[in-house]
Amino acid sequence: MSVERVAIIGLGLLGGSLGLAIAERLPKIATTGFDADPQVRQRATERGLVDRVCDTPAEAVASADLVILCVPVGAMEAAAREIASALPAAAIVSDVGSSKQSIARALGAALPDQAVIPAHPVAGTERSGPDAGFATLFSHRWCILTPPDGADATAVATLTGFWEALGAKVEIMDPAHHDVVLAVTSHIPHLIAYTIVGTASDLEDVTQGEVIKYSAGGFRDFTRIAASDPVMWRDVFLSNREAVLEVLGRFTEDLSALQRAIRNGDGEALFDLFTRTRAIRRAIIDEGQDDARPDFGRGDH
Ligand SMILES: NC(=O)C1=CN([C@@H]2O[C@H](COP(=O)(O)OP(=O)(O)OC[C@H]3O[C@@H](n4cnc5c(N)ncnc54)[C@H](O)[C@@H]3O)[C@@H](O)[C@H]2O)C=CC1
Ligand SMILES: O=C(O)C(=O)Cc1ccc(O)cc1
Repeated sequence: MSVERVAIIGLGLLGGSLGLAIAERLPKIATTGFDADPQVRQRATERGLVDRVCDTPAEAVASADLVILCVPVGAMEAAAREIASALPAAAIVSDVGSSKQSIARALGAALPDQAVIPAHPVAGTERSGPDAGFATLFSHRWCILTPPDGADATAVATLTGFWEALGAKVEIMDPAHHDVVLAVTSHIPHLIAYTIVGTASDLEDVTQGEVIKYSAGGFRDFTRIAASDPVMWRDVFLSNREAVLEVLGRFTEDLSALQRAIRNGDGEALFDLFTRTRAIRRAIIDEGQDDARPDFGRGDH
């Protein structure tokens, strides 16, 4: 099945980037969009994030053959209910949410008769909103599809082809497995960044402003991640609670072991861990998964 009309619900970083990427790489596709925030609709119109910004969600999806929900995880179900009665029967509904099990449940309940194929492009930045989007966000990035059991194979193939045409690499994954993997690689790292930046800020009384003044590269990298959108990340942690708590338990144990090594002066344990983690970084770079953008990670884009 070929995609001719895509509707994007939510025109922030992900929705805006999707609209721009389609315009650049799949210019024959007509795009419509809706955002619940009128100011976002205004900016989306000014930036040309989609071909037509609509005043209602129903209008945006009325003739779409693919609808992609790009709203915070906690708003997915409401967004799905808002389009339910206007969706063409043959339209595929997908999303870009950062956790997958809770979204699968929510979309399945809101759209029981629709082909729903949840997805997660593992591509983003700490920025949000309609001014943050850019056309190359998904280039050479993974997009993980988590089709439910018995999902329509044609719909999965169509969505796979769509994301590949935008430059992404597609992987099919079980939703529960996705949530554990992303808890390890994305959700807990964000939690750690939020924690260390919060702790450093709480310690400002003791350090008298020196945290900010002397913030070196490592701390700056954490502040970039900790600047990520509060609504989005609140929803990620609430929706992926089980996997996050499971991985956090393991992380806390490993942190305690490090604490013990430092207290005991066990340099060998510290050296062994740091050697192992350095090799992991090298492996990621060799696989070409680090970001090629020169300013990435410096918090100034
Ligand atoms: N920010 C990132 O780096 C990444 C985010 N994601 C996921 O993408 C989704 C969107 O995130 P961002 O684009 O970063 O957020 P964003 O905050 O930039 O954009 C979300 C937009 O959704 C709109 N919205 C909220 N409820 C709505 C509703 N019921 N109907 C219509 N519009 C509604 C908001 O007004 C906002 O403009 C989230 O589910 C997030 O987990 C996935 C990969 C990366
Ligand atoms: O900016 C960063 O470092 C990110 O980690 C971006 C990101 C955030 C959330 C996702 O679900 C996927 C990617």
